[in-house]
Amino acid sequence: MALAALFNSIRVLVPSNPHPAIRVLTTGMSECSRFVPPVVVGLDAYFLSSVSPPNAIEAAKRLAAHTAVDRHVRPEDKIIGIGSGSTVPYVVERIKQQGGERNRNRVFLPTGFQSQQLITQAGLRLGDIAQYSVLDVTIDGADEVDSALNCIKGGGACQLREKVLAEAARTFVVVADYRKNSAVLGTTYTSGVPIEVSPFAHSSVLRALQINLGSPKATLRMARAKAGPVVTDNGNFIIDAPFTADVLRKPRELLVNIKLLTGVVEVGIFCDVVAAAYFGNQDGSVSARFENGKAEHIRPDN
Ligand SMILES: O=C[C@H](O)[C@H](O)[C@H](O)COP(=O)(O)O
Repeated sequence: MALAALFNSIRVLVPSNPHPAIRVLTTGMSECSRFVPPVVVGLDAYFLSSVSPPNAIEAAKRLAAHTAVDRHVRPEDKIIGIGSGSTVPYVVERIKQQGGERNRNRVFLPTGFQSQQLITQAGLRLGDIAQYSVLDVTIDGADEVDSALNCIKGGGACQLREKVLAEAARTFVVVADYRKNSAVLGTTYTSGVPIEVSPFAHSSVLRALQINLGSPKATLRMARAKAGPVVTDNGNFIIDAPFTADVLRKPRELLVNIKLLTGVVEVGIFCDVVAAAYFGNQDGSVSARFENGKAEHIRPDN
């Protein structure tokens, strides 16, 4: 018990890109769970009040997350999807700030191990997607968003469950910092399209991506603090497949082509599912873009 408490305390202190000496403590956790939540681990009241964004990027993430929650997590919303990544802890933080009364009759569905921890450690009620086919709203991070609100997701290997919760939601909202706000996918997120594959098929999918689909640099994602490949929350592998800007200008076409490869479980390209995207800016403003093509520049009061 004492050891578990110590482990939890240390995890709170681990930044998203921890020193190797600290990172070793997270060895054995899935890739998704390496998004160490800066809030709500253990004594949530303490941590919620003591979160201080370490830099401008964290401040931008938090601004985007808080603005999105304020606008899209309404009192009448009861079934809420919580995504994955380093921006999502600020989503949970803001939802928690809506108060116990509003959250009492709500159920929160996670997209992976990390968000499951965020939900339970915030004292919110955890549900399972198997119990709910429709969600009121899902809020998630993104690796990059283009001008038509197509996204690359899966930098943390969570795209399968994320897509299920995105598509099941009446409203799907993404939150990110200014670096993710692009005209064309692949502009700032250059690691490639994350593709979840069955381990049995990884070699044939890799070859098909390299030879047939024009991604010669497609590679199996290797773990950083474990020998061997990253293993997703679903027990699968991840391939990162970079494509040229010309190919990424037609994300739906690319999504379909990749998805047709035998052994592909899910592709980290999200098309026609985002209702609104919020990007925190360095100057303390938020840029919002909506599915109807409208955009808004928001200056939060606080
Ligand atoms: O698999 C991970 C997810 O798609 C994340 O939502 C995405 O990688 C963005 O994460 P972050 O908010 O840390 O940039």
